[in-house]
Amino acid sequence: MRVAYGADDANETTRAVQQALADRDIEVVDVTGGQQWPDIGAAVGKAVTDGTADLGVVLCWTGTGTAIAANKVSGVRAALAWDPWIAAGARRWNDANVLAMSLKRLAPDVAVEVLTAFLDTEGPDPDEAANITRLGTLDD
Ligand SMILES: O=P(O)(O)OC[C@H]1O[C@@H](O)[C@H](O)[C@@H]1O
Repeated sequence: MRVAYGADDANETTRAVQQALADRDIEVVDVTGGQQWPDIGAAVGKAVTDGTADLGVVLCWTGTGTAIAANKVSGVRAALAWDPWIAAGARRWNDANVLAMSLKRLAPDVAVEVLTAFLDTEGPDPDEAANITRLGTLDD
């Protein structure tokens, strides 16, 4: 699996997330490159929609800036999650393809639990197919 990763700051939480990705033998495409949160979110979103990565992970202070930016890319379904149930639900019911987290509010172990739930949950539930299709039409 390949995961596009971007964060607009670095701390114990971002390092824990990067280590967790490395521990899973995931190929990480790091788009950060000194960019600010709007371009980081957009770059992760584009990496997912152009097939460079299967899923994306973004972190910023709140998680919201990178989530909003990623969601500007057509085909991105970025979800801000702060616990594993939210992350799993975003995959299962919303077919989220980008996980956004706050690097300021999530402790390192919690961020890794959220990431793990996101990566380990297959998406989406077949019962949600109509809703996911409907979501795609809202871009038009
Ligand atoms: O003041 P800057 O660094 O532009 O933004 C701070 C935070 O504002 C939010 O959208 C992001 O979470 C970002 O990390």
